[in-house]
Amino acid sequence: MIYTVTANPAIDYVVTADTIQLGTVNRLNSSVSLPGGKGINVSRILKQLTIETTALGFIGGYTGAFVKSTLAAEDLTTNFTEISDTTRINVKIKADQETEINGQGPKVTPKEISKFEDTLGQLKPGDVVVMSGSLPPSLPDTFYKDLIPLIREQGADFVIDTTGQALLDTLSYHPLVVKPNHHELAELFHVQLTSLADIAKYGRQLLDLGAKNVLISMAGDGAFLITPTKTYYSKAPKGTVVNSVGAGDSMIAGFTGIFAQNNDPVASFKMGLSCGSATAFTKDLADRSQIEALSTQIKIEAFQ
Ligand SMILES: Nc1ncnc2c1ncn2[C@@H]1O[C@H](COP(=O)(O)OP(=O)(O)O)[C@@H](O)[C@H]1O
Ligand SMILES: O=P(O)(O)OC[C@H]1O[C@](O)(COP(=O)(O)O)[C@@H](O)[C@@H]1O
Repeated sequence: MIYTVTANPAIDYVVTADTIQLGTVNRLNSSVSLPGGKGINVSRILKQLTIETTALGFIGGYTGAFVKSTLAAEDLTTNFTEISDTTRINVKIKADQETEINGQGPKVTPKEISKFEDTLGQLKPGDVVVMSGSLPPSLPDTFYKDLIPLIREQGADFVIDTTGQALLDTLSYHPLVVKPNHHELAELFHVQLTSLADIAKYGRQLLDLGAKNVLISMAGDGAFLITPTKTYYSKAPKGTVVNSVGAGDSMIAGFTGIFAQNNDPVASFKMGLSCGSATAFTKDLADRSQIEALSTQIKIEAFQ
């Protein structure tokens, strides 16, 4: 079973407009509300791949009720911890440029945190816990890191998708995979990355610091997979980008889902790329047929 932890779920309110001008009234061409938050996105893609998953996290209020009922309609298994405050709304504007306005998130009380920790008591050896996305302001910065001993005690593995020091702090616990994009990688090491060779070199440092596998995504410019024995590169499939929200989460879902089944990092990378790009080329997250249609385009090469 792959459990996802979304500490800060959201409604993703995706709107399109020809142009957006600050300081004036803007009229939209379209709008849609989607269940959002990084772990939830991972679970939704796993469901498309018919890989068993349960979404965990904190949920509350009328927005939380929307997220829960939308996921239930997709037949997605959830075991959220109910909170008394209200789940956030994130606004994703698709105009001449893509702009995101993400809420801070609700207050989570110590009692709600301990109820959530109880939901992790059901883990079994071989399970994987994917922890991703921002933390609501009332949770400590170490929230994800503090869950790792609990996960490990039960023989389960973990994947973490976060950035900066919070990511570095978890590497010595050996996450199954980490996936910074190339901008996040540059920020982690306070460097400018100007060539593919540089990106691969700094990506490998995450492996040296403890990650079992490293993905470095570069949106339309392809991605790296770095394993203990080899570095691989693939171009991104070609297509028209419609809404790239959730592309990174889709990549993590594809990689983790296949890796949990067969431990094959290259097959997992291929699925990760197919899921990421299929999501970038569609309004919501991709469905299974869109993912399968892209997989024939992907050519993975050994890098140097
Ligand atoms: N413009 C794009 N064209 C093709 N694939 C894309 C595009 N943007 C994202 N993807 C796919 O989604 C994956 C993750 O996207 P990326 O933007 O790098 O992640 P994040 O959202 O975490 O920053 C990429 O490796 C790629 O497979
Ligand atoms: O595009 P990505 O990185 O895969 O993540 C998209 C998801 O992350 C969010 O932008 C939330 O991100 P944060 O938790 O970091 O605020 C959601 O609104 C969205 O569903």
